[in-house]
Amino acid sequence: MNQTKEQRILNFVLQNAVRGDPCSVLDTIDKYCSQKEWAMNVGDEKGLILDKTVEEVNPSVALELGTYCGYSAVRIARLLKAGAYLLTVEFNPEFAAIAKQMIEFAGVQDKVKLLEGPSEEIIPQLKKKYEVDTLDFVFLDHWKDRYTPDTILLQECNLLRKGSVLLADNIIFPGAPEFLNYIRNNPHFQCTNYPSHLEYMKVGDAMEKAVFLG
Ligand SMILES: O=C(NCCO)c1cc(-c2ccc(F)cc2)cc(O)c1O
Ligand SMILES: [Mg+2]
Repeated sequence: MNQTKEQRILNFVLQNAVRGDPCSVLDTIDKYCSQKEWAMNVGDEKGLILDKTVEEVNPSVALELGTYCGYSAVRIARLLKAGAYLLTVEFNPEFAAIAKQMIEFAGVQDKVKLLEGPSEEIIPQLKKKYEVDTLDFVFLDHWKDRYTPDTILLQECNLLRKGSVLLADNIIFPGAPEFLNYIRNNPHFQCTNYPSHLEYMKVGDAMEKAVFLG
């Protein structure tokens, strides 16, 4: 049976990265996806913006929407303090299966809970089923037309508190114009734009940070 691109990425990591070393996993994915097959990981350039934001927020509870192969889950989890954890949501079961193995190989499995299913179903379960009070940090990197409805849902479910930080990928490419309009015109959010490039390409992209003001 032919392998998928995501299986090829995982195999390259299993054969070339250092087990238990998150940085080596990230570097190995970036090497494969820049030299062999492009893939929609946040990547090394936008990854630095993600790193700086996570370090600034230093979240106890973080949520990621859109796990894909687990690159940004590993990227975020490696920076979390003792006792802090990341919940990451993936709709596609094949991607979730790859990400689970990637997260375990990187050795961050104790800090990451991978939730498989649609974000609109999982978000309303976070408080009761997953014992979340509020979220300190949310990374939006899933279907771009879900950024706005899921941001509204997070507010409706009282999952944001004064100072909660959202960081959204792909503001320019593929783009999330409706989200940008929603969040920048919403008085409950303070927004900052971070120009960058699409992962592994010279194409322009950007990330948008939005701090919830309560
Ligand atoms: O759809 C995306 N993510 C959700 C997946 O469940 C996504 C897509 C792209 C991309 C695709 C096709 C292209 F030509 C250029 C970019 C990039 C990204 O960073 C992304 O996060
Ligand atoms: Mg993305």
